[in-house]
Amino acid sequence: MEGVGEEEMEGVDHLAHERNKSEFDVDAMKIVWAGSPHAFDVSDRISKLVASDPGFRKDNRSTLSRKELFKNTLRKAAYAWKTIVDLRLSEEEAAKLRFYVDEPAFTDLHWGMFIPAIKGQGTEEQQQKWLPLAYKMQIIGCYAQTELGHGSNVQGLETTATFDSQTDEFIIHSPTLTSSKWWPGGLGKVATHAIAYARLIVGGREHGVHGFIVQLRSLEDHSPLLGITVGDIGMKFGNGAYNTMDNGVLQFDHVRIPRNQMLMRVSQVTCEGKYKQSDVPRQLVYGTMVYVRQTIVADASCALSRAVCIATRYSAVRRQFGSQNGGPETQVIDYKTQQSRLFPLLASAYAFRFIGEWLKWLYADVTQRLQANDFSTLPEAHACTAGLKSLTTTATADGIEECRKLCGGHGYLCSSGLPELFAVYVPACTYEGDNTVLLLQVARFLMKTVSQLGSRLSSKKPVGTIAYMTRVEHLMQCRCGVQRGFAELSADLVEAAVAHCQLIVVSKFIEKLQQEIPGKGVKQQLEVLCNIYALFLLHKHQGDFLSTGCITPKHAALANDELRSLYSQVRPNAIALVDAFNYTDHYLGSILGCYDGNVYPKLYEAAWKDPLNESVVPDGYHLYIRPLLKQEIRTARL
Ligand SMILES: CCCCC/C=C\C/C=C\C/C=C\CCCCC(=O)SCCNC(=O)CCNC(=O)[C@H](O)C(C)(C)COP(=O)(O)OP(=O)(O)OC[C@H]1O[C@@H](n2cnc3c(N)ncnc32)[C@H](O)[C@@H]1OP(=O)(O)O
Ligand SMILES: Cc1cc2nc3c(=O)[nH]c(=O)nc-3n(C[C@H](O)[C@H](O)[C@H](O)COP(=O)(O)OP(=O)(O)OC[C@H]3O[C@@H](n4cnc5c(N)ncnc54)[C@H](O)[C@@H]3O)c2cc1C
Repeated sequence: MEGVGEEEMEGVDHLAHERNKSEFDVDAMKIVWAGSPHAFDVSDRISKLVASDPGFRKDNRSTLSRKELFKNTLRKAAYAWKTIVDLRLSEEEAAKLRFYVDEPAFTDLHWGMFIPAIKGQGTEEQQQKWLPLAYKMQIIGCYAQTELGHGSNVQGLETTATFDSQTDEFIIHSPTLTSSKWWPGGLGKVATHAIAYARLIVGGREHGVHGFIVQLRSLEDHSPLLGITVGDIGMKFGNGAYNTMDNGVLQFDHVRIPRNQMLMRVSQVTCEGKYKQSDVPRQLVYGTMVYVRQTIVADASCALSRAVCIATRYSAVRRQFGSQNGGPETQVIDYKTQQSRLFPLLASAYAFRFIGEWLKWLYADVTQRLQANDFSTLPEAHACTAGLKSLTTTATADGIEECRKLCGGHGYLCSSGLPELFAVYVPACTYEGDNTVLLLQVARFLMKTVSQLGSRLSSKKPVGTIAYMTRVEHLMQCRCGVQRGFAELSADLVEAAVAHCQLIVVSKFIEKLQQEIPGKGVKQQLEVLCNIYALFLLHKHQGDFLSTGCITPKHAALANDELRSLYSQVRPNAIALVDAFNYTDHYLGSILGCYDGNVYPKLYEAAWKDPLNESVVPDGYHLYIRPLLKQEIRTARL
C-alpha cells in the first residue's frame, strides 16, 4: 500500500516477536484453560463458527437506538436457535454458541435460571411436563423473584400465592406497588412464562416464599394474559451493554393458576389444602441461586481474561518514551508499574478459572448428596458459592476497569471493547446476590464454624497456605472475641469473609498444580502465576498478615522482591499466556486486543465509520455554530 510502512501492513503479525519469546507449549496451555481436549475442541470450533457468520456481527451495537438494539438482539437469538437446530448442536455446543454470541439476552435467563429452577425445585411430574416445552423453546421463561421493594431480603417478598381449595388453584397477586416484580431478565417483552416467587398462604396461614410457574403471555399473539401487567423497566448503565436485555416489571391482579404449578419438590400443598414440608431444608428453595452463583464464578474468569487479553496485547504494541538515539520507544509492557498492575490480573484470571472448576465439582457433589437426602455439605456449598461469587465478581469488575486504564486514552474508545465489557459485566456484583449481603452469609457461616470447631477453621489446607489460614483465624478471633453483636461487627466480619475466600482460591490453585499437567513449561508458568496471585494478595493485605505474627516485615519485603522477580518471569510469556485463552477477534470485540497487534490502522479506519463522520459539516452547524462564528446571536429554534 502507498506510503504504508511495514509496521502498518495488514496480514503481518505485529506480535510475532512476542510470541517467539514464549517458554512453554501454548497449545497445551489452551487445553488447560479450556479444561480438557474435548472442551477445547468444542470451544474452538464454536467460537470460529460464530466469528465467521455475519449474522452474529456485533461491531455496530454502539450506534443503534434502544429499540433497534433490542430488535437486533431478538434477531440474533432467533438466528442462534436456528443455527443450533439446523446444525443439530448438542446442549454443550449450544451453550458455547450462546456464550460466544456474547449479548445479554432473554435466553440467558431461560437457559440459565428458568430451566435450572424447574430441574431443581420441580417434581418429576412437573419436570416431565415443563422441561420438554422449555428445551424446545416452545415456552420462554424468566426467573421472577426480585420486587421493587425487595431483592436481597427474599423473605421480605410481598407477592402472595393464596390457595383456593374450592377450585384447586393458587391466586397470585401483587398487593402493593413495592410487590411489583422488578428486574427479572427477559420479563419485560419476551418471556411467556415466569418462575414467580411468592408468599404461600394456605387456609389463612403463611408458609414463606415458594416458586410458582405462571404463564404471562398468550402463546398465540404474545399479548399479556388477564390480570398480567408487564413491561420493561427502562434504560440501564451504559449505552449498548445490558440494554439488549428486557429487564422487566410485572404486576399480578388475582391471577389464577392450577395447584400443580407450585414447584413442589421441597414442599407441597394437597388438594385438600394441607401444607406439607418435605424433610429437606427450606433453603432448597434458594437452590437456583446457588447454581447460578457457581456459574457466575466461571464467567468471572472469562470476563477478566477478556480484559486482560486486550490490555496485555495492547501493552506489548504501545510504545511510549525511552527512545535511544532515534531507536524505537519502550513497550509500555516493559514498565514495572504496568507489570505490577497487569500481571496480578493475568494471574487472577487463571486463579478464577481453576476455582470455577472446583466450584462446579462442589456444586455437582452437593447436588448428588441432596438426591440422597444428605444435606451435610449444603451450608458449606452455600457459603462457598456466595463468597466466591462475591470475591470473583468484585475483583473482575475492578480488573476490567484497571485494564481500561492500562490502555490509556484508547482504552476509553468503544472500539477497545473495554467500556462495553465493563458495562455488561459490572451488574454481576449485584445480581444473584449483592456482594456484601453474600459476604455476610459467609461471615455467619464462619462464626458458626469457629464456635463449633474452636479456633481452627480447617486443617485441610495445603502447607503453602498456612499464612492465609492464620490470617482468617486471626481476623475471626479478633471479632468473635469481642462481646458485641454480629451487626455491630459486620463490617469487620466481611473482611474476614473475604480473607476466607482468598484462602480458598489460593489453596485450590495450589491443589491444581499438584495434578498432572502436560505440556512443555506449562506447569512452571502456572506455578509462577499462582505465586503472583498469592504474593500479590499478601502484599496488598500485609497489615493483616503482619498482625498475625506469622510473617515479619522482612518476610513482607522479601515477598515484594519476589513479586518483581516473578513479573520478570511472566514478561516473555505474557502474550502467549493470553493467547492461551484462544479468543477470536470477533469475541474480544477489541481493536486494541486484535490478534495481529495491527492497532493503529484499525483504530484510524474505525473512526471514519462513526455516523458523525457521514458529513464533514455536522448537522446543526448552520443553525447553531455559524451564527456563533458570525456573531449573529439569535434564539436557536429548539
Ligand atoms: C449477561 C451475561 C451474564 C453471564 C452470567 C453467566 C451465567 C449465569 C446465567 C445467567 C445469569 C444472567 C444474568 C443475571 C441473572 C441474575 C438473576 C438474579 O439476580 S435472581 C435474584 C437473586 N437474588 C438473590 O440472590 C437474593 C439474595 N438473598 C438471599 O439469598 C437470601 O435472602 C439470604 C441473604 C441468603 C437470606 O436468606 P434468609 O433470610 O432466608 O435466610 P437467613 O436467615 O440469612 O439464613 C437462614 C439459614 O439458611 C442458610 N441459607 C441461606 N441461603 C442459602 C442457600 N442459598 N443455600 C443453602 N443455605 C442457605 C443460611 O446460611 C442460614 O443457615 P443457618 O445460619 O445455619 O441458619
Ligand atoms: C442487571 C440485573 C439483572 C437482574 N436479573 C434478575 C433476574 O433475572 N431475576 C431476579 O429475580 N432479580 C434480578 N435482578 C435483581 C437482583 O437480584 C437484585 O438487585 C440483587 O439481589 C440485590 O438486591 P437489591 O436490589 O434489593 O439490593 P439491596 O439489598 O437493596 O442493596 C442496597 C444496599 O443495601 C445493602 N444491604 C442490603 N441488606 C443488607 C444487610 N442485611 N446488611 C448490610 N447491608 C445490606 C447492600 O449491600 C447494598 O449496598 C437483577 C439485577 C440486575 C442489576
